[in-house]
Amino acid sequence: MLFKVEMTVRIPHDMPAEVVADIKGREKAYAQDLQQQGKWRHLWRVAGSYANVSIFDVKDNAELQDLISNLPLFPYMDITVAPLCRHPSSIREDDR
Ligand SMILES: O=C(O)C[C@H]1C=CC(=O)O1
Repeated sequence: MLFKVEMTVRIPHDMPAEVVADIKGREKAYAQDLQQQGKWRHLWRVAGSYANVSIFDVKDNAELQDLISNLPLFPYMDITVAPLCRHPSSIREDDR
């Protein structure tokens, strides 16, 4: 199942820099592992903001919830999710 996930990062301004760096380091490793697995299919920065638009390819809603809630930045992000389905005009055979 494909989902569009939009994440806006809101790190508290008073969080110590070394704590922020640690969280961001773990977030990057986690995000790159999920991309390697094919579960985080697209990851795009939204220009001019500390936000991303992502496409996840997961088994079901429960897997998406599990993956997202384990993001190290999860406590510091506003997240919206929208389910996707194949567009009838799509030429991409792997979109389903
Ligand atoms: O920077 C972000 O958009 C937040 C988050 C998503 C992937 C990642 O490495 O950090």
